[in-house]
Amino acid sequence: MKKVVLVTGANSGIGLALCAHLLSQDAQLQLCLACRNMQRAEAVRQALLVSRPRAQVTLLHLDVGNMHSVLRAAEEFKQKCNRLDYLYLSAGIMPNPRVDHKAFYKGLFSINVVCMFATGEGILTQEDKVIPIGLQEVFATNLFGHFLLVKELEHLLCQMDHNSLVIWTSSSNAQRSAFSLDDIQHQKSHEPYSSSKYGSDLLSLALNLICSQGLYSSVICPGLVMTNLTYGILPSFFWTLIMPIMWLIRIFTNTFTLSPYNGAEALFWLFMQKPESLDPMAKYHSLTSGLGNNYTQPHKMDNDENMSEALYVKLLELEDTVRKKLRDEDLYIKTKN
Ligand SMILES: NC(=O)C1=CN([C@@H]2O[C@H](COP(=O)(O)OP(=O)(O)OC[C@H]3O[C@@H](n4cnc5c(N)ncnc54)[C@H](OP(=O)(O)O)[C@@H]3O)[C@@H](O)[C@H]2O)C=CC1
Ligand SMILES: CC(C)CCC[C@@H](C)[C@H]1CC[C@H]2C3=C(CC[C@]12C)[C@@]1(C)CCC(=O)[C@@H](C)[C@@H]1CC3
Repeated sequence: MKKVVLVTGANSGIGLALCAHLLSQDAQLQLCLACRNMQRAEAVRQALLVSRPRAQVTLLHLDVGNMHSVLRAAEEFKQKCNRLDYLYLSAGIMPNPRVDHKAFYKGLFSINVVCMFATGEGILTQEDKVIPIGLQEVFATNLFGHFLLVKELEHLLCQMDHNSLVIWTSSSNAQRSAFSLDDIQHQKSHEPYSSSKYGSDLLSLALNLICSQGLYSSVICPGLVMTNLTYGILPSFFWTLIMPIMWLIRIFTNTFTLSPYNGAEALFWLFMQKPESLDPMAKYHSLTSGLGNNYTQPHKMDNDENMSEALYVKLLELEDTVRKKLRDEDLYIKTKN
């Protein structure tokens, strides 16, 4: 049976590297690239087909930060495919990132220096905004849109005859201290990225606990990778300039995977595993040794079942509110026409 794989954020960075890797491994694969920019998506599809001309690569228009688009994309996917084996949730944003230079230099001379380079903890903040539906943009894109997509595709994911796996691209920047159940959208502070990624860790655990038979969920961390996301933190020429320093740092922290191919290691590793053999409490890290060898290692996540179930309940409540808003908007448009 051909495996069906859906990848969000497939047109660049880690998502794209994963797609290329998957196709090189399994030519029989049915791969669906879910992207918000169809021109970029088509260019990527053509590029992937150059090395695998007979591969089955389709496109799906999905803006994961727009809930109308999520519902439409899920509907379109269900019409096209009657099976889904792997759902890779790789789309993500970190808008207006700011490096706290004072904290960075302080961290350089502290005993936590390796941890600082591995997680970026305490030195990175972002400026978030509210999108038209009334949600915080980072929360909507990195967490809620994906949650809604999983809910919409639940019937395809929960099948009796085979297991399927949802894979969240989280981060080692996901900190419990940045997340609050009373402020799941992170309206009140300046680490929405960390909060949304911690939320995805919790949600993955909740899916394993709550969802029906056949559906499994896992979380990965790609390490620090040079992509459009990191070029938003510091310009690409600066990263290129300090590349030798980063290769040096890699000797002390194997989390500097640096290339999208290396960063996608854990995503690809999960594709090779049986979903039922995975640990729901583990985050699977892509790691690269000082000599440049890639491997995947599980690390216990800093979360608990009660908190993850509480987040799941809050997300279900928010889902109701959002669906009602979407229906009202549809009704308004219909009556206006
Ligand atoms: N780079 C790193 O060091 C790390 C990255 N990550 C995570 O890895 C994932 C991939 O990021 P990375 O490859 O680094 O960065 P990129 O910016 O290269 O990739 C992000 C992808 O997400 C897509 N995307 C963003 N917003 C939306 C949206 N609203 N709807 C649909 N697609 C969207 C982008 O599409 P478009 O091209 O249209 O913008 C792009 O394809 C993210 O979740 C990120 O948080 C985690 C840890 C470290
Ligand atoms: C000489 C140095 C390499 C200068 C760079 C300092 C910082 C800008 C980086 C040090 C650790 C980095 C890091 C991230 C961003 C850039 C740094 C803070 C992330 C937070 C990027 C996104 C993620 O999801 C994390 C896994 C990264 C962790 C490390």
